[in-house]
Amino acid sequence: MASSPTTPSSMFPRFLSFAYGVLIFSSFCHCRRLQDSLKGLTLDSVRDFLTREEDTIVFSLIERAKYPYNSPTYDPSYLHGKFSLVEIFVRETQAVQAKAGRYQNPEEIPFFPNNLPLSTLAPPYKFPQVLYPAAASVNVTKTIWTMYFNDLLSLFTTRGNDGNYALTAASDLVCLQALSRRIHYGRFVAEAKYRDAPQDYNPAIRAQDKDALMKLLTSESQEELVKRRVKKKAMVFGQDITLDENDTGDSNSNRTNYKVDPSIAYHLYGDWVIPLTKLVEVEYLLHRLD
Ligand SMILES: C=C(O[C@@H]1C=C(C(=O)O)C=C[C@H]1O)C(=O)O
Repeated sequence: MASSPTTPSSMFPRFLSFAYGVLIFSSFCHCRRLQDSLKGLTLDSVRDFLTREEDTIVFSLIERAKYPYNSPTYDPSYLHGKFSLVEIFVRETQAVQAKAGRYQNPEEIPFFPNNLPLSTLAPPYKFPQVLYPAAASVNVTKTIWTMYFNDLLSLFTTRGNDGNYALTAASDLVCLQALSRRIHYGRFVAEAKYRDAPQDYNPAIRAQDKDALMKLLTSESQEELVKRRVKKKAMVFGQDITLDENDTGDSNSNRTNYKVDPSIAYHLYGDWVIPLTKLVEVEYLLHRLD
C-alpha cells in the first residue's frame, strides 16, 4: 500500500515539535552554561582566565623593562633601615589596596598579610565562593617573591641605575601581583579539575600522594601551548613600532626589536609560572577532602 504523501501542511506539526525540541535543548544548554558561568568554574573558563592573565603579565614585564635594574630599590642600606624600598613600597601600597577592598576577592592574596588594616572602606561585595574552604588558603607568595627578585628580574632588565626607584618599585609590584594572581589561580584550576573527576582524584588525595596528583593534573600539550602563546604575546606586544614616511600603519613590519626577549617570557612560564601553578594545584588538592 502506498504511504500517504507528505504534504507541507502535514509536515508543519512535525516541524513545530522539532523546533520546540531544539528550543528546549538549547535553553537547557544555556541554563547549564549559565549555571557554570555563575559558578564560574569549568576548565574552559579557568583557562580563559589564565589566557587573559598572560596579557597582564607580559605587559607588566614590558613596563618594568623600561627601567634598568636599579639596585638601590632592593638594598636595605639605601634607606639605612631594615627594609628595602621595594618592600616598604609593597607593604604600604597593599595596605591602601586592602582598605579599598582588594583582598575581598578570593583571587587576590597579599604579599604581607600581617599589618594589613582590618577594616575596609569598601562595603562587602559577594564574590562567588567556589573554592573548598579547607584548601583555599594555599599560599606561595614567599616563593614568588624570592623567585622574582633572585632569578627573574636580572633576566629582563638592563644593568644600570637611572634613579627612578619609586617607579621601579611600583612596576615591580604590578609584576608581582600579576604573577601571584596567575599562580594562585591554580586553586581554581584544581577545583575545576576535581569537580570534573572526583573519583580519579580521591584515592590520591586520601593517600596524600603528591606525585600521583601531579600526574593527574598535568597536561603537557596544554603547557606547551601556553608557553608558545606567551612567547608570541611578548613578540607582538613588545615590538618596537616605527613609521616610515609613507607608512599607513597597516603593515606589520619592524618585528625585530623586543622590549622583553620573547624567549625569556617562554622560559619564565616554563621554569617558574607553570611549575608554581601546579604546586598550588597539588597543595590545594591535598586538602580537598579535609
Ligand atoms: C593550569 C592547568 O594545569 C596545569 C598547568 C598548566 C599551566 O600552568 O599553564 C597547564 C597545564 C597543566 O599541566 C591547566 O590544565 O590548564
